[in-house]
This record gives sequence, structure tokens and C-alpha cells, in this order.
Amino acid sequence: MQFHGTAKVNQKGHLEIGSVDTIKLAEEFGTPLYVYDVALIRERARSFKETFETLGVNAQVAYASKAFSTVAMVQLAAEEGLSLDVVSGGELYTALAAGFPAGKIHFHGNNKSLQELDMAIEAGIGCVVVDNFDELEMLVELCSSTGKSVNVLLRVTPGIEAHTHDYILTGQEDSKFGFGLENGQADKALLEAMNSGSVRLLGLHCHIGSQIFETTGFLLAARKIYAKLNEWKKLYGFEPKVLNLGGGFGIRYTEEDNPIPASRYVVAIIEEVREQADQYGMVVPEIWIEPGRSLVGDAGTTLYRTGSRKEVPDIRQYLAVDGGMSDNIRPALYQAKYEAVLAGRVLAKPEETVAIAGKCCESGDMLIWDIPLPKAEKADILAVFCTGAYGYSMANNYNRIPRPAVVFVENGEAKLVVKRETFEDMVRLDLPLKERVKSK
Ligand SMILES: Cc1ncc(COP(=O)(O)O)c(C=O)c1O
Ligand SMILES: N[C@@H](CCCC[NH3+])C(=O)O
Repeated sequence: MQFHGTAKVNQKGHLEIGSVDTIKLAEEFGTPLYVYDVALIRERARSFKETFETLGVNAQVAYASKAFSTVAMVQLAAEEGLSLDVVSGGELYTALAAGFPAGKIHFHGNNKSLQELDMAIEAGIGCVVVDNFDELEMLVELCSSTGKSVNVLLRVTPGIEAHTHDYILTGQEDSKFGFGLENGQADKALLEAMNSGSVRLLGLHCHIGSQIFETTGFLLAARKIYAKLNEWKKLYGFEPKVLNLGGGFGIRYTEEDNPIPASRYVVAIIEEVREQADQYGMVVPEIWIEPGRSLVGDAGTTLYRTGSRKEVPDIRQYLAVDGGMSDNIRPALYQAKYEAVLAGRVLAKPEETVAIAGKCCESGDMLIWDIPLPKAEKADILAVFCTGAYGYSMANNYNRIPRPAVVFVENGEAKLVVKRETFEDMVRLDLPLKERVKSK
């Protein structure tokens, strides 16, 4: 088992993260519990930034907050000098509530509402990544009616199939995102933005997908974009100030995954952009990237308490935990795989193979199929690794299960950053059909 970040086994044989015993965390904060290794997030952020600095490229590393958005996380991103990618009014609100500098926020989304765009312009955000013609029209109208202007990038779809799960592909031509680069849409959008007289066109954006292990797709996207930029330079004298090549850098969930270090994607992208810009006699633009998973994915661990068992004779042993698809929908949605240990007996020898079941009323609510573990007692603590990205952010209240708390650990200290939801929260927004009749 390969641990991530500061995770290690302490003298008691317990899993420790950020020099804090996870068994103690489970006792103090309850389970399920998301635990984040803050030092690892800082290390990842610094590595991206240092790579750009070493390469001497003007850059922005924007944390894709859809991976895990909370006030504390956004503040941590600000502390590390990151920019921020938000994708909805809710994520934008979170960023502003956290005091994140508005000028470093980039606003994404394929169906931004007028209210969301208004909120973004009012806040003075750094840039809107325009996804489609309706949005461009709304923005131009908003700018004219308010007398304000806004920086924009045009999101283009380069027609590339990255090698990843179908549901997290975004660069293929048949996608709900962006202007097609090769079907004339991007050309039309460019002219509309350039001639709008209101929005300030900074450049282009492209995101080909998520959990990608190769640099090939990014390089291909850069080449396709530059071929188009060359046309635009000749036809309209347009050269981008900014090129945003998105996120999507893959991480190691299990031993089946072999990611390259995140810095290698950056080096490869920069080499390609420099070559392309040189070939067409253009200035290398500012390069922006938007990592989400690769900043927070392996920094998150979920602690569960084990519960009931069911044996299907000669077939399988089910071991249920006190969470499931309500706090981690990724196995059900993408057949995602995870590794786990019993946090109180990490070094004990595996004695049985069990299937870790969630507590939701769905047969597909399985967190891990068939993992070898030491014999789990009732109420043992199971730690599932690499749940930091798209775990809490995709959590839900299916079966009216309250969402878990979130704790940040660093240098021996644990800080609660999101409170656990309660049963009262489950009915907080409900309105009665009739006033409650007191039971006798
Ligand atoms: C536009 C955009 N940028 C950035 C990201 C972050 O991706 P990841 O978490 O894989 O780095 C996503 C999600 O795939 C995205 O849609
Ligand atoms: N939610 C996805 C990735 C999101 C992609 C966002 N464009 C995952 O868990 O892998």
C-alpha cells in the first residue's frame, strides 16, 4: 500500500495524517468524516507554481473549486496564491464569502444565468469563460446596460477524445461545452466578441477531460488551437493574451493508476506552446491551467465506521459502512476504484476479502468491490484514500442521510472546517402540508 502525503502508520499501528491519529479524529468528530492533509495540498499548489516559475512563463494556476469547494478550502487556495475557477453562482458566492480576491476568479459553466453573470460582473471577477452564443449575447447586453466591461475567454472544443471515462470527457466535438473549433462556431464567436465593443477578449480556453494520464491530448489540443490562431492572425490580426488549457491531470487512486508527476504536464504543454507560437511568429501568451483533482484528490481520506455484515455463501462477504454513495458517488457513477485500510490496525495481515457496501437503498451503492482486509470488528474505522476531489463536492442527501463533516489536519492539529449535517437540517427547508398533530 502506497500512502499519500503525510499519511503514515504511528507507533500504535494507527493511520496518522498530518501527525494526527485518525482513530482520535473519528472519536472526536464522528464518522463518516472527510479528512484533508493540508500540507499535501500546499505541496501540490507550490509544485505547479514553481514549475511555471522555473520555465519563466507568466501563468495563473486556477484551482478548479468544483473538486472541493468550501470557505476554508478557498481560503487555503488564496493563501497559496492560486487563482480560482468557479462554475456556478454557488461556487462564486462561496469564493466571495471566503474573501477570495475577485480579480483572480474565473467563471465557467455551460448555462450561466443572467443573475449569475450579473453577480460576477458586479463583483468584478477576473474573467468569464464564455461557453456559447446565448451567453455571449447576455454578457454583451449586460455590459451595455450596466456600462461595465468584463474580460472573457472563449471556450473552444478542439475535437479530441482524451483517454478517460466517457462521462468526464469534454474535448470531443459532440460535447455540451464550448464552441466547436472546426465547425465554424469558434470563428463566429471570435468575431462577435471582437466586434462587441463591450467584452474584452483575452484569449481562448480548452479543457479536454479529467483523470488523464498522458500529455498527448493536451499537446494535440494546443496544436489544433494554434492552427486556428494562425488563421485568425492572418484574417483579423487577432493574437491571444491568454491561453487556458484547463485541468484534468490524473492521480493515483489504486495501483492500477500510473500518473506522471503533475509538473510533467506543465513542462510538456509549455514546450508545445512555445514551439507552436514560434512556428507561427506569435508571442507566447500567458498560460493558465485549472487543476482540481491533482490539487486535492489524494489529500482527502474518508473515515467510516463499519457496521453490519452479510455473507452470501460461497460468493461474497458484504461489510457495510455508515456512509456510501451519499458521500462518494464516484464508484456508482464512474465505476471508480479506491484503496482502504482499517485505520486502527493498518499493518495487520489481511484475513478476509470483503465488499464494502454503503448504507443507501441502492444495490449499486458499493464503495469498493472485494478488498482484502484484516477481520473487521463492528465499529472499526475504515479509511478510504483519495476521496479529496469530487467526494464532498458531489455529496448528496439521498435517503436523507446528513452529509459528513470535513476536518483539515496539519502539523498535529485538526480543524473542523465544515460541520456535520444534522437530522434537523434534513427538514430545514421543508414546509408542512398540515401543521403537525401532536401524537397522544
Ligand atoms: C472546465 C474545467 N476545468 C477544470 C476542471 C478540473 O478538472 P480536474 O479536477 O480533472 O483537474 C474541470 C473538470 O473536469 C473542468 O470541467
Ligand atoms: N466529477 C468527476 C470529474 C468532474 C469533471 C468536471 N468537468 C469525477 O469525479 O471524476
